[in-house]
Amino acid sequence: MDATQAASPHSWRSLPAAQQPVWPDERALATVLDDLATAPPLVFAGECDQLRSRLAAVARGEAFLLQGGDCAETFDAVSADQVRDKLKTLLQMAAVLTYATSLPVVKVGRIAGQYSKPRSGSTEQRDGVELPVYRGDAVNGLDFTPQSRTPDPERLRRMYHASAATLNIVRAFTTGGYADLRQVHTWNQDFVASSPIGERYERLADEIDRALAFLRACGAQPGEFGSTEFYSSHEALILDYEAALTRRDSRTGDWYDVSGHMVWIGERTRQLDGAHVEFASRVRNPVAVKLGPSVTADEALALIDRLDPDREPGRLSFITRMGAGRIRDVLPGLVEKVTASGARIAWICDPMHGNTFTAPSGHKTRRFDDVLDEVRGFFEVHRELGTHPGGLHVELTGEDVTECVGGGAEVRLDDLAHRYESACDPRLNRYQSLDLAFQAAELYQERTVARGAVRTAAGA
Ligand SMILES: O=C[C@H](O)[C@H](O)COP(=O)(O)O
Ligand SMILES: C=C(OP(=O)(O)O)C(=O)O
Repeated sequence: MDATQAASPHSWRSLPAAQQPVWPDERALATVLDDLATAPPLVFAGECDQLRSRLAAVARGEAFLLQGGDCAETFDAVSADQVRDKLKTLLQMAAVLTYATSLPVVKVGRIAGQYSKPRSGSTEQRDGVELPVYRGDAVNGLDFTPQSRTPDPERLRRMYHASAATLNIVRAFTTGGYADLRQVHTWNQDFVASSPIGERYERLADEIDRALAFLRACGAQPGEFGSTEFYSSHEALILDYEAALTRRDSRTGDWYDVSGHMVWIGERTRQLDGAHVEFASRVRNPVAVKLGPSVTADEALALIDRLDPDREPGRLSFITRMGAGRIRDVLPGLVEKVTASGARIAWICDPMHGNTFTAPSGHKTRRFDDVLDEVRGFFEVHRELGTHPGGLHVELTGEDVTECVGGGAEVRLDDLAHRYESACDPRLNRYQSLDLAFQAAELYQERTVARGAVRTAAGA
């Protein structure tokens, strides 16, 4: 590695990079990457800084993160309706969480870039035929044919354009009036409205309306509720793409990955001596690392040294995805040691990825009860340790899909085939997402009551 490369976002190139596609045509790849390297940024460095400061509030216990969206975005699904429905779900969940926690909720989508997937195996077999596994629309197609499954670098160009179009829609919705808190009822005007969870939401929206009327009567300006901050995030998996979209900030000379506001490193690519950690260490975006049940406290501390050497709150978040059965065993030691080290990390719970199983019908699914139990375990651990349960990271959609079982409007194992549309892992549907938000809000309130009780006892 020469000196220029070492100081640049290309230093990862000399290290082993897990989960990278095998592109059949290197020259075609180089042409696409050259084009992307001169393409306009999708997000701006200043926006990434703003998100870092919001996440610093999460790390300090002064805000809550809600991060959610598809497991795998697809090019065909880029439409205003589909983006609006996902946003609507996140806005409703955020309203529930804000009202219950009395904390600002930082809203981050798994959106506008979540087009690549790490996989357990590199091939898939069907009826004796073996083909490369689907790695997300950024790499190959879902159809089980040799042509579709062959990695095609032109897809990286499509990823960039699909991300740009999605961000454009997101920006229009979040600043153009749709995310105005006074629309809190409008977000509920569709299939969820008549469900028990929709009715529960409606009652909360009435309370929010009354609170807003009160604030207006006190002189608050309507404009203060008119738009919302919303940020994009995705797994920084395909490093050729991420590096091509990395730019030096003219203000500071620092490197930013301008493909999304926040990027994360997955459970399968977080090797300390690997390319993904090296890449993330070179960019100034807020970054996160997924931590599964096999992680050790020493690994977590080493990740902090690599990715947050200055111990800057908001720079690094840990997204734990332990599984409902493991979280109460694994998380306490991790949080204790990290806290004792003095690092201010935002702790986020991903209750999806540790709770996947295959249904008799062959569908990958998750039980809502397991998802909820992992969230409950997350809150319990943080309550016992006196640390802040910083937020939730959820795979969800605004559609009425049947991919996870249980929750809000009961989906049974037999129902999975009705509307199973995920290109990869199962997502919570709208009812299940809202149900989760209400239950997480209750868990947060229990924690606040418990802390209040401790304070009262101490003061007595
Ligand atoms: O979304 C996450 C991963 O890509 C996924 O869980 C891996 O799934 P696989 O085990 O089907 O490859
Ligand atoms: C693959 C993912 O998660 P993990 O790395 O935790 O398995 C994901 O969030 O899409």
